[in-house]
Amino acid sequence: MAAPARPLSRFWEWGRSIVCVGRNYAEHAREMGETPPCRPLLFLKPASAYVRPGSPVQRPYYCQRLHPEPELAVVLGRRTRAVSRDDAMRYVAGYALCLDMTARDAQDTCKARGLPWTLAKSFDTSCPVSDFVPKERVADPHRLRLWLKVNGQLRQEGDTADMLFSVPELISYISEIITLHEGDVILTGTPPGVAAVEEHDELEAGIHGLVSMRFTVVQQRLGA
Ligand SMILES: O=C(O)/C=C/C(=O)CC(=O)C(=O)O
Ligand SMILES: [Mg+2]
Repeated sequence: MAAPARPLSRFWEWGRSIVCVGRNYAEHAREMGETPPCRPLLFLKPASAYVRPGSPVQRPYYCQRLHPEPELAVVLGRRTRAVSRDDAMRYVAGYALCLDMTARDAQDTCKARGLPWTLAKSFDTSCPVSDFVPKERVADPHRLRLWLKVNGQLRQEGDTADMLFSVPELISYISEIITLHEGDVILTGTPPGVAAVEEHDELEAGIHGLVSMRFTVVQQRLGA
């Protein structure tokens, strides 16, 4: 049988939704000066946010403080609408590591003014993405170690066991609000320890024992 024209292993090419969960690690919420949430905090990135190794991550022209947030990405394998927690994992096709690139200064301004986080979270290259990891290679998504190195130095590390809302809880909650489709992705939030990166910095991030990826930061210059 012929291989599908759009293999799910290249889900970032599908133009599908990226649903992001914020403050899903209590310590990260606290380092942001926020109270851990009692229900998942959601925001979106466009599919044009994806960037793959070999291409650079841009610091937007309006950003002075760019934070990479390593996060477990859950890739949906089929249409997912109002599923229960018990059924949720049947809809997962696999996982990836993504960086939720955040223009933190823009986010601070948006928070202070009560504005949406679009400028902070949804710019081009705001979602560096690793290779796809089929679910068969992951016994338990809540027993994974995420890490980020900047210029070879370990910057951030955390365990998915510390997520406030588990993967099935997130899928069930989100799918009551947003119908998810094959190739859609949920970013499950970052562990604590976020910090800024500069132009020419080398980012390396991964899920221990499963996947890793590298990117270089470049400064966006208007008109270039
Ligand atoms: O509460 C804040 O100031 C910032 C929160 C985030 O950026 C949320 C996330 O993206 C996350 O927790 O991963
Ligand atoms: Mg995040």
